[in-house]
Amino acid sequence: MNVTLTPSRVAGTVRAPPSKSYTHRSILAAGYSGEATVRDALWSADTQATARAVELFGGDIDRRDDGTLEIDGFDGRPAVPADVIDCANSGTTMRLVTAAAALADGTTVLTGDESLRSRPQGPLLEALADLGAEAESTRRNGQAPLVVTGPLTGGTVSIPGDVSSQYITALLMAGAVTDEGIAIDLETDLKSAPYVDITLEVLADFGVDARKTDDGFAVDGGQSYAPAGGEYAVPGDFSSISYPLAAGAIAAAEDETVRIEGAHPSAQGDSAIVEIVERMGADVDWDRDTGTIDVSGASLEGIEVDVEDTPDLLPTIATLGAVADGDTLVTNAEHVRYKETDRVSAMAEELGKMGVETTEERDSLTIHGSASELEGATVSGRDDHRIIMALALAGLVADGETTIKGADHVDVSFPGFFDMLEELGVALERRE
Ligand SMILES: O=C(O)C1=C[C@@H](OP(=O)(O)O)[C@@H](O)[C@H](O)C1
Ligand SMILES: C=C(OP(=O)(O)O)C(=O)O
Repeated sequence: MNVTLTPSRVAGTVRAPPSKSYTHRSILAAGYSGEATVRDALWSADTQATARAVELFGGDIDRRDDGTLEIDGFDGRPAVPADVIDCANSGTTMRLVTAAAALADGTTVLTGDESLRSRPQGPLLEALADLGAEAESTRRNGQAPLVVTGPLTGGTVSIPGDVSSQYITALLMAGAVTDEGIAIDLETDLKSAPYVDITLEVLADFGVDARKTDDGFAVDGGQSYAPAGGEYAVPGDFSSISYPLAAGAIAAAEDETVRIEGAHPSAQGDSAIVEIVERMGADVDWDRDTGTIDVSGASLEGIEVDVEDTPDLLPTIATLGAVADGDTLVTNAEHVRYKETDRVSAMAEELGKMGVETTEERDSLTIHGSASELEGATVSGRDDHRIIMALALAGLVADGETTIKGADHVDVSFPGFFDMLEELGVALERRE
């Protein structure tokens, strides 16, 4: 599907979709349990990949009409899957499920789409091998397809912290049901650290004790997963909230408001987007008790933003920077290159088609902004949900039409994204 947007003013009230990160973890945690109910789960292409994996490990997932998931788990012992696990486009699924597969008494094969088959898995495979499993890339290049043979007993392992925090999450979630537990020593500083905080929060909510240590993280073995009262509720997603928030900041009139509901505080580092748009000059009010954010339009100024903890915000910040006056410098961005696409280059190149000048370094992106220079263009969504959504924001204020090719990939994290834009008053057309 291609989507064409024309310049639009936005206003109105929208609801944040449920968090993708919390949904992945709670579906897998429910899989590790005897049984559990997950309410308000995100049902997107990525979270369905995790659900499929839980079923292949012997779990059963029943999705009710209201979106609630009733999950019969595999009770700490994944069965050997009867088929290859297709993780589709989802890095989180591949990392978390690879460690779960290492608990099974047999061999699991994991694969994914072309993008996922180019992302780094090597440090996790080495860690699992150090812990007693066999874990290999079929092409011996650290990328999927992966072949994992368990069971793993546990122990102490060291791993780099600057490639993906998902390796740590994967080891902590699996470690809780090993015999010996797992202690993780970080070889380098941890990037995307708040995502491990999310993991610790979900583990605690499922009655599993895991902790930070002087050298990294640790989880004792022999634990059981069970949420209090048998139920777990997923909070709203701040990476997804970044899009309506940025839309309001760049395309709401000064006397109009975009209201976002479902924005309750949690461990998500991406809630930093509220402070970022505020620092750029937008008029923002976040009522943490009611979980409501109000934003009105204003002229924005370029700022410096460190995305070490918040890699998924880079595309949104790049568009905000393109609209702001002056330079926006995004630092600590190297790990943003290891996502569905190299998002640093993708945003530089696609915004470039819209007349935006950028300066790209390995670890940073400077956007030389100016709203008056944004021109509508035909751009590629790069088969990457966040690139598509960030470019759609640019289309709200560009001069003339903006067409985004391959826009259906928003279903990875935000299936209702274009419906939400329409609810806010955006004029757009979908073409198959
Ligand atoms: O654990 C998670 O839910 C995620 C961790 C982050 O990845 P890295 O840890 O690989 O940076 C983030 O970019 C991804 O969208 C979701
Ligand atoms: C990078 C992302 O997810 P994943 O790593 O799960 O593919 C994302 O949602 O932006």
